Amino acid sequence: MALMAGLRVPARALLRSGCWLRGAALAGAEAAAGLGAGVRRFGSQRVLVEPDPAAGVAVVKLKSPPVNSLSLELLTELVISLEKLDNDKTFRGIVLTSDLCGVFSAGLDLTELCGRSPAHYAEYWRALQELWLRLYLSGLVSVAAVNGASPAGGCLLCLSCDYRVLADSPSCVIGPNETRLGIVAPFWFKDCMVNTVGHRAAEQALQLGTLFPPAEALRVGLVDQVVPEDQVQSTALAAMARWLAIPDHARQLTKSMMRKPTADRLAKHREADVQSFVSFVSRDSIQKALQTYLEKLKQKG
Ligand SMILES: CCCCC/C=C/CCC/C=C/CC(=O)SCCNC(=O)CCNC(=O)[C@H](O)C(C)(C)COP(=O)(O)OP(=O)(O)OC[C@H]1O[C@@H](n2cnc3c(N)ncnc32)[C@H](O)[C@@H]1OP(=O)(O)O
Repeated sequence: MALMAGLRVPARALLRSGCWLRGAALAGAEAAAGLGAGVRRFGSQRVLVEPDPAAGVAVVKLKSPPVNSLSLELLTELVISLEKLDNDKTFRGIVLTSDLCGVFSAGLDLTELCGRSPAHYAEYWRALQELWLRLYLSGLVSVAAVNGASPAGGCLLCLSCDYRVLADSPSCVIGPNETRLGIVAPFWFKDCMVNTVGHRAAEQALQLGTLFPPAEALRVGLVDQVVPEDQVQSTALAAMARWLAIPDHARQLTKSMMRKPTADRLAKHREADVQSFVSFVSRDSIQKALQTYLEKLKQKG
């Protein structure tokens, strides 16, 4: 750990901030990359939005160190950014990626699931449902540029997009590892897995809590392309161009036809799903399992 201005800052987070410095250096090259003069980045503390109005595309970057775990704040900020982009006719597509080195998203923020009140668990779960429904059903083309590890809830974020490009690095594992923590993925995560990789592969991955390395993720169909780390974003943008070549109305109606039945299963039973989560996560055995897992993670660091 390093001490900075009285704050305990993990050394790994400082290392990762090297990415932000590189990002700042790259800012000067934004014009060359398509961000022309007068085009402003926007977003919030944890979600950076880099718009390219000429292309109709915005790159949405998660930047909640150390690991982009889905805290209530990050969920809320992401929903707000997506809502804004969905309602702005300038944009037809988003690329979802991470501003951190080596991690796309560590999934649900486990500190939100441990030692909190039932009211907090309920608020948290509603925010997660909201994000999933918004991203899964968005009229925008969504491409995930997965430039780091993406377990559990991180994998769910990727599966909610239309297309996934994964970095070819051993640390870039992706998959539903919930059972390894002693917890259970919600049915809508299961449905997303089934819709993407088929029933048999989803059943195995969900029961075994498999984290797939890139080549395996590609083989099973969890991601659509695996490319060298430094080509993830450019490949995502090239894929985006192919998707944007299709007229929006036809693509959107088709997307809705494919996805609405899955989304409706949750939309029609949201409150029951919240109560099911609250009672599950409040169990002593689940609290103990989550605490133990979190402690192991911290010791590893
Ligand atoms: C029957 C009814 C069912 C009803 C529904 C019930 C459902 C229950 C909920 C089910 C859904 C769960 C979905 C989830 O997403 S659970 C979360 C799963 N995530 C993980 O297992 C990832 C854990 N993290 C890692 O594997 C690694 O951190 C990493 C992402 C690969 C990055 O590795 P590295 O770069 O080496 O970083 P560190 O491991 O050293 O971590 C740095 C720092 O961050 C803390 N941390 C990591 N992950 C999380 C997290 N998910 N939440 C909170 N905090 C996290 C870690 O503890 C370190 O902290 P310190 O710096 O303080 O040591």
